[in-house]
Amino acid sequence: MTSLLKRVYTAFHPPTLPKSTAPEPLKFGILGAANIGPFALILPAKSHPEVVIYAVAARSLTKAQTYANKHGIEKAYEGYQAMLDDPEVDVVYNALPNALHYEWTMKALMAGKHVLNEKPFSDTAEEAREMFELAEKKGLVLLEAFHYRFHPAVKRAKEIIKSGEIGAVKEVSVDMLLPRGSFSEGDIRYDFSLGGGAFMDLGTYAMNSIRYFSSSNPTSVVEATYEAFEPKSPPPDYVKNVDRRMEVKLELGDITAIARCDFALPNLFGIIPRFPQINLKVQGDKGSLEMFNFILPTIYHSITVKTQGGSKRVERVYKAKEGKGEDWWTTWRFQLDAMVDRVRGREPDVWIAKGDTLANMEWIEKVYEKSGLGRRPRTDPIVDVLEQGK
Ligand SMILES: NC(=O)C1=CN([C@@H]2O[C@H](COP(=O)(O)OP(=O)(O)OC[C@H]3O[C@@H](n4cnc5c(N)ncnc54)[C@H](OP(=O)(O)O)[C@@H]3O)[C@@H](O)[C@H]2O)C=CC1
Ligand SMILES: O=C1OC[C@@H](O)[C@H](O)[C@H]1O
Repeated sequence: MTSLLKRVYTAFHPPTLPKSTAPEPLKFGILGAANIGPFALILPAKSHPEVVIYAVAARSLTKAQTYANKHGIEKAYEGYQAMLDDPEVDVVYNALPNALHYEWTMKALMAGKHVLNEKPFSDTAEEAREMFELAEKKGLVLLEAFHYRFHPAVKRAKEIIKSGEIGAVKEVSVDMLLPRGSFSEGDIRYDFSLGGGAFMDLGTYAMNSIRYFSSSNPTSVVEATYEAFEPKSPPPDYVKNVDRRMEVKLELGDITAIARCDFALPNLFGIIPRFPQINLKVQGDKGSLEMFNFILPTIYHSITVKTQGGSKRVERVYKAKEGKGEDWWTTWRFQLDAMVDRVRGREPDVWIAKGDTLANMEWIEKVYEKSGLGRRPRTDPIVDVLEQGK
């Protein structure tokens, strides 16, 4: 219990390490005074000697300035392009709503910045491909912020599966269920024009983890059923095109996968609030592996391995036996380490490759098609940007 408290406390109050002088730290700029910024980048940067959070841009200067003051950020910009025009910024963290990932990552790459781009990578697979094409042309690093993949516990779970201990993978199921009240009606996640939807937001993890732990890509979407989000007092012209809940059945060759995503689990018996349920189960022909809380394992997690013979063991991995990291490093801290290594030309231990991101977006699109909600609309190609990038 004491180690848990200490780990969680330090994760969210990390030590501030002195910054390196040679090489000079990389200067990061954040697009959007985003809620996720402190967790995904600002706190992790404190303990990274090679990172300074130098700038933030928001639609309003007051908002950018308030955020900058609160987090000790040197520069605050009004408008996103203004920050991209600052030659001091080396790396951009795109923490804008999903539908703005394409436009602003393209513009950041055009400005010569490396980009850490939030998940889901874009609204469509086509946009994702264009983003990587531009990054490659420009020789810049582009990473989808699938932070959970960088944690040693997730790596360990995959290692157990790959060792053959539970046999050949037959079934994978993922629950990404959040209690009612997790998000307000005005949240970006409920806004179609901003790329909202449970499968866009939570489903992106479900799709990624199913593909990762099964080491396979889907071959078909068998079922995709959803419940639409509806505001309490919808305007007369309200279109129900955002999924509040989505349940999906996939085939990955002879593997079956189920993904359940919900932004607002109803109270039990109408009165008892629910806990978040973030679980993964992999069933093999010789046993099973269950991972509780694979998304934020630093706080607490468990990997339960059961074999046909009746044996059962539980593993918890907060720190890798080899490699970098402390038990209090969050998934985002590990991710930041990999991003910096890549920008510096060092080979990170874990990386989310272009093909991984593209396959994820392709299958998210197919899920939406199957559900009847249809593919999410893409942003018009940024033709000027593409032409200049050639
Ligand atoms: N990796 C992770 O663990 C997590 C990732 N995410 C991802 O990060 C991204 C941001 O999520 P989150 O921080 O929760 O989002 P926020 O609700 O904080 O929104 C992010 C920013 O979007 C900007 N924005 C631009 N246009 C609009 C608009 N029309 N309406 C509303 N906001 C707008 C706002 O910028 P401005 O400051 O300019 O007003 C705001 O600061 C999403 O892609 C999400 O999926 C979210 C949570 C966890
Ligand atoms: O980690 C997360 O958990 C909650 C989600 O809504 C968020 O966008 C996601 O990244």
